[in-house]
Amino acid sequence: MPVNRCAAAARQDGRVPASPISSEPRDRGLEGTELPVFHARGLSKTYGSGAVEVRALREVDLDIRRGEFIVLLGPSGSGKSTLLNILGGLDVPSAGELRFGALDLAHADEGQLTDFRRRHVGFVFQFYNLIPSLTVRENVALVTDIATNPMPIDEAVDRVGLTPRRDHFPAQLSGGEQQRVAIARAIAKRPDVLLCDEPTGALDVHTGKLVLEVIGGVHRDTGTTTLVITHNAAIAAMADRVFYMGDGRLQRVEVNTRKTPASELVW
Ligand SMILES: Nc1ncnc2c1ncn2[C@@H]1O[C@H](COP(=O)(O)OP(=O)(O)OP(=O)(O)O)[C@@H](O)[C@H]1O
Repeated sequence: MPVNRCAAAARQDGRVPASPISSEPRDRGLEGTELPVFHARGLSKTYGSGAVEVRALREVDLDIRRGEFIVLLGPSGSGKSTLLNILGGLDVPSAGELRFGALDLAHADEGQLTDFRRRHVGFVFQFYNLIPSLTVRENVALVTDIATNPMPIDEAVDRVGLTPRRDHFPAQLSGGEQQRVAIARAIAKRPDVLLCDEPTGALDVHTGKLVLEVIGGVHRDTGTTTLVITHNAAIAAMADRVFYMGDGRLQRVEVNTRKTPASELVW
């Protein structure tokens, strides 16, 4: 279940205390580095305490390189959304190291996390979170208005194949089209990473495939580092690497020697 758990709420969960990093420049990120996009060691997240303690992530180690397409698979409750939310700066770990390029995300304060999300991360969730009273273009403009180096709105809308529908309202669009608007909105700020939490979860097979084709096409054309959570193991064939989560752990990583385009996936 994709849930936007905000950093403020996470503060109650015994997170790593603030460090001197907060006095460093606000955004060191990836610029001028060959560092992995994400580097995590011993990444752990515990919700609650005592009898209601839930260990959602247990000592996850990972490195994700620039331009990779990663699919995250695992049973319900295995920690996929928790991991994605922490990588995206929506939540903070309770323990362990996490860096985005040179930026220490495990010790970032709320201002740094907001800045990180705004500059570097595009999110796509199962439910599209569009503003019903705004058109397709206007929904995308919400992001481009505050981004530092956005794509032209019409380019973002075109990349998801919605140019003919750009002046329509969400209620005039199908679920798949609304998800494509959400993708346009996520990529319009030219994020370094695109994080997708069950982007096809609310869609039928045919529509879900079209949405995956859009995500795969954006990845191919822009090289944006992309992580996709799914319950559909068939989607794993699209990935460079597949992360298998279980019981809060990253249990297995598989490398695909040959990637299958979304249009050729067999569901
Ligand atoms: N805010 C929270 N407070 C307490 N427990 C939480 C919270 N968020 C997640 N959890 C718990 O952490 C564990 C991992 O949840 P998470 O949502 O990351 O799993 P998931 O693999 O994404 O599951 P799904 O596939 O069902 O979305 C679960 O046991 C869940 O109940």
